[in-house]
Amino acid sequence: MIQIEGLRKAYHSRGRTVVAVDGVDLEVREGEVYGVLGRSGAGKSTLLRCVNLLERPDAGTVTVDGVDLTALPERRLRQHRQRIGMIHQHFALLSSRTVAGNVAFPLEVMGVDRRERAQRVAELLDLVGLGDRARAYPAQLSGGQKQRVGIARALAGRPTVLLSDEATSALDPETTASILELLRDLNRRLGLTILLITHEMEVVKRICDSAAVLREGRIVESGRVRDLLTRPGSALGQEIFRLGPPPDLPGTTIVDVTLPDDSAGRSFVADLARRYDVDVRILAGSIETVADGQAGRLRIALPGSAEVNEAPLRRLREAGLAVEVAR
Ligand SMILES: Nc1ncnc2c1ncn2[C@@H]1O[C@H](COP(=O)(O)OP(=O)(O)OP(=O)(O)O)[C@@H](O)[C@H]1O
Repeated sequence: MIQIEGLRKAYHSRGRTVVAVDGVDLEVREGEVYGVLGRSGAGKSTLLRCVNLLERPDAGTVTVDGVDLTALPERRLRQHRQRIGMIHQHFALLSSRTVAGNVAFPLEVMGVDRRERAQRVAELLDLVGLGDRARAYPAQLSGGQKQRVGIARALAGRPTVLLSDEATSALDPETTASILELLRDLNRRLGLTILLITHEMEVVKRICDSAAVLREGRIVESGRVRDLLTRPGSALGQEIFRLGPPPDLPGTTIVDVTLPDDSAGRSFVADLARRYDVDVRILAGSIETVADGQAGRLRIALPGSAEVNEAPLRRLREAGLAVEVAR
């Protein structure tokens, strides 16, 4: 649905050049929720703004729904942008317009007639659970409600793609959860493809099917969240399951075992203890709900060196568990 190839964008100011996006390739499949995770300054906003060409990249292509946007003249680009909705961290609502007026705004720009507009606005407000606040003004709404208006407005042109620029960063945890749930629901019900940028791991954990980690303008890892969690050395896996640095326990092998979303791996501690007659010590663990399923990581200590423990480690790997010797 979205293909980004070789994307590069640099800014020049006061004699300095900052390469904000430095050769990014990314593929977002139709109907998925894709999260780009990164710290402040990593280049997330620039990357997102290059997807609908609010920002012109210096190099690379952005293809959305089969159309290379970078090759389009301005007028056709404007048409295509209507197929891409966008929501913002600070909602970007017009304070002088009512909720209904804000949602109607893009429809007015598109030239939709008054009757159809009213009907569409009512539908959109129902969709985001604000059917009873049509006449309110933004100042009378909570942050979560404002973002719901932002979402309704973004969906006015029936986009196939929704871009989300830190949509929940200004919200408290409970409101964040309800907005993420709404986005997930819209993704499923409308088949909407969502590309979001965030610095919050919680967002990736809760709704993303796939994710990329962006650092200094470059993607350091990307893929389906479920696969990344079990990939050895994954930055995302380490962030989600925060086990910390392994302790110094001389004469033991410390192993981090990632449990995928099935119960097969769950009884491995008892299995190892029985089969190899070893004392398995559990040092730390974390089980999280990720991408709608449960996944976890357990840190265990086995007596003896890694060579001595070759057979138990092999057994774990053969059981389909991702195993990393931490120390
Ligand atoms: N218009 C601009 N002019 C000059 N430098 C810019 C501009 N926009 C962004 N930058 C620089 O590009 C780099 C990436 O910024 P960007 O806003 O894309 O990162 P980000 O990951 O979205 O960070 P944040 O979450 O803080 O917004 C930063 O070093 C930033 O200072």
